[in-house]
Amino acid sequence: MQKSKQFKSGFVAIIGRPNVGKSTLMNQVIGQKIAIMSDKPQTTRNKIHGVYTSNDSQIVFLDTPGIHKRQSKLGDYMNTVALNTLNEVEAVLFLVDVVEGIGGGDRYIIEQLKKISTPVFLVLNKIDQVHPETLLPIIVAYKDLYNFAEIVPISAMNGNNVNTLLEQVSKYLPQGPQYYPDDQVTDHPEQFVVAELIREKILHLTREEIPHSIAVAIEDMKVQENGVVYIGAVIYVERDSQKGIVIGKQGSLLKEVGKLARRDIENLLGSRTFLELWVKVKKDWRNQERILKDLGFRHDV
Ligand SMILES: Nc1nc2c(ncn2[C@@H]2O[C@H](COP(=O)(O)OP(=O)(O)OP(=O)(O)O)[C@@H](O)[C@H]2O)c(=O)[nH]1
Repeated sequence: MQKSKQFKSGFVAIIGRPNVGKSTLMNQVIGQKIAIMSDKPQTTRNKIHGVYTSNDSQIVFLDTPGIHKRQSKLGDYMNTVALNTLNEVEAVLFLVDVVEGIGGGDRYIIEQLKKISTPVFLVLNKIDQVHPETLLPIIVAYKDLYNFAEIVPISAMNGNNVNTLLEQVSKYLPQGPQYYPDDQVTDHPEQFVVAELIREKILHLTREEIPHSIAVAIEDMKVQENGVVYIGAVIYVERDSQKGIVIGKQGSLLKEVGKLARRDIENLLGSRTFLELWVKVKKDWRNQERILKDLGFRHDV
C-alpha cells in the first residue's frame, strides 16, 4: 500500500456500558480494513480492540475496562488507571444505546469523563432500531450532561454511518508512525506498540544524530507475580558510534528513553511496567532477511 507522507496515527478509547455494541462496532470496522488480533487473552488491563489502517492513517482502538466499574477499593485504583489512559489518547468514543436511553451506567461514565480533557465523541448506536425523529430529543438530553466534541449516530450492526465516524476520528489524529504493519495477524498486539513507542523516543531524543536505521525488538514481555509487566527490549543500531549515542554519557540518554517510554507504555497497557533496554550493534541488519523477519515490524527501510 502506498503510504502518505503525512501519515497520522493515534490511540482511541472505546467506552460504554455493557451491551451498547462496542464489540459489534469493532467487528464492523475490522470487516472493512484491519490488522486482525488474536482472541488470546491479553495480559494487561487495557486491551487493544483492533487496528484500522488506511492509506493515510492508523487508529489503534483501546478497551479501558476500569472506567465502567463502580467505586470500590479496587474500583478506585482501576478508575485512576483508566482515567490516565483516557487522558493520553487522542479521542474517546463514548458509545450509548439509543433504544435503552440514558441509564445510571451512562451517567456514571459521564461523571468520569468530566475529569479528563480529551475530546469525547458521543456515538449513538443502534439507530436501525428507532425512528429518526426520536434521535433529536436523545441528543439534546445527552448534550445537557456533557460538552461532546462530536456527536455521531451509527448502526454498528449494519454499518450505517461507521465510515463517517472513522473520518471524524481521523481529524483528531496527530502525525505519527504506523504502529502495526498492514493486515498483520498477531498474538501479541501490544508488542508492536511497545516497540514503536521506544523507537519513537530514541528518534526524538537523538534528533538527527541517529538515522532511521534503528529497530526495536521485544524479547520478553510477561506479567510478574507482583502484577508488574516486565518488558525486555533490544535496540538494534548499525554502528558502534550509534551505540554510544543511544546510550549517552553514563547511560543518560538510554535512561531518559526508558523513562519516557515507560510512562507511555503504562498508560497504554494500564499496568505498572518494568522496562529493561539493551543496545546491540547488528551491522547491516537491514539487509539480513532473517533478522528482519525476527523483528517482524516496520522500520523505515
Ligand atoms: N439492532 C442493533 N443491535 C446492535 C447494534 N450494535 C450491537 N447490537 C447488538 O447489541 C448486543 C450487544 O452488542 P456487543 O457488541 O456485544 O456489546 P458490547 O458493548 O461489546 O458488550 P460488552 O462486551 O458486554 O461490553 C448484541 O446482541 C448486538 O448484536 C446495532 O447497531 N443495532
